[in-house]
Amino acid sequence: MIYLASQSPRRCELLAQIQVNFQQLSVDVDETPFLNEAPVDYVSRLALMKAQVGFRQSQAHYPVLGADTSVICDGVIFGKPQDAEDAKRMLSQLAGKTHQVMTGVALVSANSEQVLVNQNRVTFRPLSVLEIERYVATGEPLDKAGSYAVQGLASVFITQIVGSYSGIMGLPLYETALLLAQAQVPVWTTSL
Ligand SMILES: Cc1cn([C@H]2C[C@H](O)[C@@H](COP(=O)(O)OP(=O)(O)OP(=O)(O)O)O2)c(=O)[nH]c1=O
Repeated sequence: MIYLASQSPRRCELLAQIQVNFQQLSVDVDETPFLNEAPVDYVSRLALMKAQVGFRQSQAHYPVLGADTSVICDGVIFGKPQDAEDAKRMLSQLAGKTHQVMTGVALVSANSEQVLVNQNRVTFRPLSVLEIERYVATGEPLDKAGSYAVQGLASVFITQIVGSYSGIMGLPLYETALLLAQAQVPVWTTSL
């Protein structure tokens, strides 16, 4: 059994997909990037912080998993949009270009703290102003890093992915399984 320090329904769905026995834990951390913080450092710091705060909160009974996803476009970190206007601005930046998606995943237990970063490249076809407006009006972008969901309506905008679908969606399952194996937490492959 582990705790997942996350409010994200996508992370729950992905962790359940590999048959991990877990309970959700609610943690609150300041997600403001440091000045000039490199994206890889930012997502690993946030993932670790979520897991550490969760571990303290849970009174150290079980290992705690935390994750953080950011979209990086032209060197700028895009988190979740502030509002619909912010989502439109991000989507018009992503249109017709390739950007990066990074997810940090961390596991904290009594005797160890491990973090891995999963990195991907995603290419969007060009988008019209109307498409961006219609997409934002669906509400899908509002709680997603970079203002889109690979697993949702935005799938029709994506021409190419280089990397891991689960990592883009918010929890890279290859890296997660590695961390869980190190901590002797069972996933579906453990009994093979
Ligand atoms: C790029 C992308 C992100 N996302 C989501 C995953 C995350 O929920 C969210 C990124 O924001 P995060 O700040 O990483 O996570 P969160 O605030 O939703 O959840 P928590 O901190 O409680 O774990 O964006 C998708 O669902 N699909 C995508 O294609």
